[in-house]
Amino acid sequence: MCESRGAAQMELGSSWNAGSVAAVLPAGGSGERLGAARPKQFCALQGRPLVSHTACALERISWISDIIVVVSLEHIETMKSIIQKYGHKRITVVEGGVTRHRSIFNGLKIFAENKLQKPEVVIIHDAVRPFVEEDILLKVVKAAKDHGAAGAIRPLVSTVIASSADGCLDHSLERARYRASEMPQAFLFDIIYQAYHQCNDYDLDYGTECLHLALKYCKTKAKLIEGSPDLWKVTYKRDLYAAESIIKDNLSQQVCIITDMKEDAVQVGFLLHETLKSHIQQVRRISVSLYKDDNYMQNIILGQCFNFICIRVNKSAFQETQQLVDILENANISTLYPVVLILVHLNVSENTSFSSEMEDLTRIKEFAREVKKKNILVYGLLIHYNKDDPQLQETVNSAATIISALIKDRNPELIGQLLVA
Ligand SMILES: Nc1ccn([C@@H]2O[C@H](COP(=O)(O)OP(=O)(O)OP(=O)(O)O)[C@@H](O)[C@H]2O)c(=O)n1
Ligand SMILES: O=P(O)(O)OC[C@@H](O)[C@@H](O)[C@@H](O)CO
Repeated sequence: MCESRGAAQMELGSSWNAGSVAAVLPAGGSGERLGAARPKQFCALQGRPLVSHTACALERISWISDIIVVVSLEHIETMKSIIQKYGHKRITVVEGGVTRHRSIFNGLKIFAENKLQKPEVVIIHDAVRPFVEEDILLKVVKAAKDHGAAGAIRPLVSTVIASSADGCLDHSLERARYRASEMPQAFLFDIIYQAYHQCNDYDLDYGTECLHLALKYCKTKAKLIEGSPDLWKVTYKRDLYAAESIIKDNLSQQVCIITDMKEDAVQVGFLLHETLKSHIQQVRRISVSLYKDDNYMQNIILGQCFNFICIRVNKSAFQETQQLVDILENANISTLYPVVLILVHLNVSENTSFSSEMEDLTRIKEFAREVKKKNILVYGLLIHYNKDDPQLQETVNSAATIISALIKDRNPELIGQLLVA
């Protein structure tokens, strides 16, 4: 599922073993400010709950041994079904508390009560911050080993001001001297657990800063690490839209063009390959004979390609397309994110009546409805092709623009539609 990477483990040095780092993801809130029908951590982004995206980001890190997701009692079964549906491997669900600090404390207790191996370092990361990369996690963990605590920070966007009792400006802070405290944060386990253990009820109920608890109760001054702009927290509805756009953008970076062996398809495949390079970061082209080679396909799929274009000349190509669907389904690639599959049909044959051609193509609607159940979004694109046509490149440019729009938009409402380049 969320395949893990071990590169950074080398960087951590030989003294570091996989059991030394765990993560606690507080996910027990109600998401009032976002105002959705369900808590924001369970709202879907590209069809998958937000908390699953964040859990995936942590599961990609091979040196994190356990991931504790802390949810409210009423959502424990929801979280367990998410774990099962999306194949999360290293997650333990723990019941949350009435405040974020109480939820985090509950997450830490599972280690203190020896229900899981106590880590040397524990990462604390809000479950509603889905864009977290290995480099910042590595930095805060290494800094926590040296300083006892560490946290990601970002420059302030707005100036901080204090108001007087009558609601007027009392004073403002010099913005350049302050930073916004973000996540991830990391702590030597004993320090943060002791801090929570000694924490008074006021701090547990009204506090918002774990780094402050380490300072106040354990005299530990956290190391502050500049983080990337992607560390922001989903708080309001606009944040959910922004997160969805970022995920779609990430999914649209690669496309694989598959052509059958006919000369016309190969030529259009070549032209599309060259033209799409100005729209999409990585464009691969393979022949249909190769995609039956599981290893080759696995490499493409494991290379995180979620977009496929099948260029077909003959009408009976649905069987070949079904084979690709079967390969994608067997590789589980569409479990995590919707896969876009664009069937490009070259209507080259002069001797087939247009009506019988169109009759066959309208089967795409039924086919698309069928494979949508596998989280594969199928679209049709008709290219009127004549290799001697002086306008051919213009037609291919139009096809590339349509293909790029379909890949970037990933709109489930348009599946089964037949567009014309
Ligand atoms: N009792 C709580 C409250 C919050 N959180 C978690 O802490 C993270 C950051 O908190 P916040 O953004 O404030 O989430 P909510 O409290 O759900 O949001 P709101 O204040 O809008 O209700 C979220 O992942 C949230 O689920 C938690 O685990 N337990
Ligand atoms: O107050 P909220 O629960 O929205 O946010 C909790 C934390 O994410 C927030 O306090 C950061 O500044 C990190 O400590």
